[in-house]
Amino acid sequence: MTQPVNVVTPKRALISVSDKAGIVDFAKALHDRGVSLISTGGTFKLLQQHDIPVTEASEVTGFPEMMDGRVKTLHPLIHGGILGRRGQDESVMAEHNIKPIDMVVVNLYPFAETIAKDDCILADAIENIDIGGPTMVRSAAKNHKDVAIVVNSSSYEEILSEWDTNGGLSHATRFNLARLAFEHTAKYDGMIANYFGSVPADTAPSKPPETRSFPETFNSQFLLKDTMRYGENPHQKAAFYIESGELEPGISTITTLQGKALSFNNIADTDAALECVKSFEEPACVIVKHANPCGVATGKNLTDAYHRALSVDTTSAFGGIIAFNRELDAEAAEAIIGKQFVEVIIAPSVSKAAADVVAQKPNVRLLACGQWGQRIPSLDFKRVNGGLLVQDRDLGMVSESDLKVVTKAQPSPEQIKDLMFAWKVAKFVKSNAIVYAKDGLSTGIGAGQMSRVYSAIIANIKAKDENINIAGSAMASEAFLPFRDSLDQAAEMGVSAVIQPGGSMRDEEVIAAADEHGIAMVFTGMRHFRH
Ligand SMILES: NC(=O)c1ncn([C@@H]2O[C@H](COP(=O)(O)O)[C@@H](O)[C@H]2O)c1NC=O
Repeated sequence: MTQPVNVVTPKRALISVSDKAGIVDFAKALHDRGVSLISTGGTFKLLQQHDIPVTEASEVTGFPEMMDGRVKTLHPLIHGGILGRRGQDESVMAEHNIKPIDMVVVNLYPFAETIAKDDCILADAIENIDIGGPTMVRSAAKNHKDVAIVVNSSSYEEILSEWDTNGGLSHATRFNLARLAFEHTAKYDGMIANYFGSVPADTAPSKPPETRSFPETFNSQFLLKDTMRYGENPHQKAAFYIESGELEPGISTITTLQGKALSFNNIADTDAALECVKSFEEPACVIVKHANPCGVATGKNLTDAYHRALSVDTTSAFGGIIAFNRELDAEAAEAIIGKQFVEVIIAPSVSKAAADVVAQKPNVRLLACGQWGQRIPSLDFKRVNGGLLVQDRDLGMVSESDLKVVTKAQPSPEQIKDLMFAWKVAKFVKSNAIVYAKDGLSTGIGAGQMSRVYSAIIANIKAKDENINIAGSAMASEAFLPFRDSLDQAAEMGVSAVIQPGGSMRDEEVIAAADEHGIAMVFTGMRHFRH
């Protein structure tokens, strides 16, 4: 085993933390390892209460903490101790009686939590901008050659374990801690900049900002999850980054249980399949190819849902991505493995027996993402050349009570069910989207055409090619029908009910066409373009 290089054994540590979870045990562990401790007001008191020997920062600096904590550690006797270059600055340190500090344990004022409160006034936001903390974090991270910086309580255990193995912390560990520290301050400053860039300049300090807009500059942090062999095409390099903070179970939370590494396109397609399957309460299966669902079904159980989803487009399902909204069981796994070539299978969880079945095909990527609950609102990004489009994630969904019947024919309860199913699928089909559905099954999908009528024509062709009788199906159009042509196409296939947002200049003409064909049509008032 190779010995770690440049091990530093800290002798003097400064501890100043807002989030005090785990700090007493960590400080005690440092003390037990011979480290003398310095600390600021609240942290100092807590350590003293637990009989841990500690010196207050004000005793080191000769200045009291002042201005309600705005100035505590901003002093050369602190920063000189952190930043002094060992082997170079000793004489100047001795001249000014600066003693080295070789470990800094700091976490910052809770700015994010503060501004997340609806009633947060500007003055509170401002007081929660930590100044001394990030300054120490940056000083220590800059001098990681000789100083260890700890910004996260989740590092405490690992640090102590390495200390006990190596007698201190290696250069590699200090470097990684410094990286974490710079990421931490970058995220922190990004949040502050976003906040200042999003509140009106004339906000009274004693009031919550009246409005919050998109910030003047957009700062966001994403963490590297994986690198891929290539991007959308083999000549493009690619990596997968995930948001920092709380993540909704989905593509960003996957655990790979088996199979080849995920490609760029696998990740995009798996996300599309998973987000679609999340729309259903009943056992459901979504099969995706090239970011579009090619078969969607609910069923008595996952096996039934899978067989039904596959039945509507066996051709496109070849090499597809299959997503479920329940724990994958052995029966469903068996049904897939014996039946088709599949790239990815994903479910909230996978039973041991199902994993054993999929193991027969070691190349199949088997993923579990965790059980989702409430959708978490977040932002959606789209890169354009030289820019970034930012919008709210499309979490809009209509319920039956939102539907407005606009035709003479009224939809039956069964038709309403079919309409709602078709609408849920259409939301995840690239625009222009036309979806036919009956009895919890997508009976025809036309995706991504430049004119809506062609999506309808393609849905018809697909259904015919698969010998599916569309008669009695519902049809969804994710955006309004601009002309009667798509409706006429649907009528030709025997569609009996239509769901669409409404709002076209020619709504009257389209409604008249529906009445002519005896079709029941409902408006949702909500559109789901997906580009
Ligand atoms: N002003 C300073 O010199 C200063 N030095 C450290 N802090 C912060 O004070 C907090 C800890 O305070 P206390 O130990 O009093 O609970 C930490 O989040 C630390 O980042 C400071 N506070 C804010 O800027």
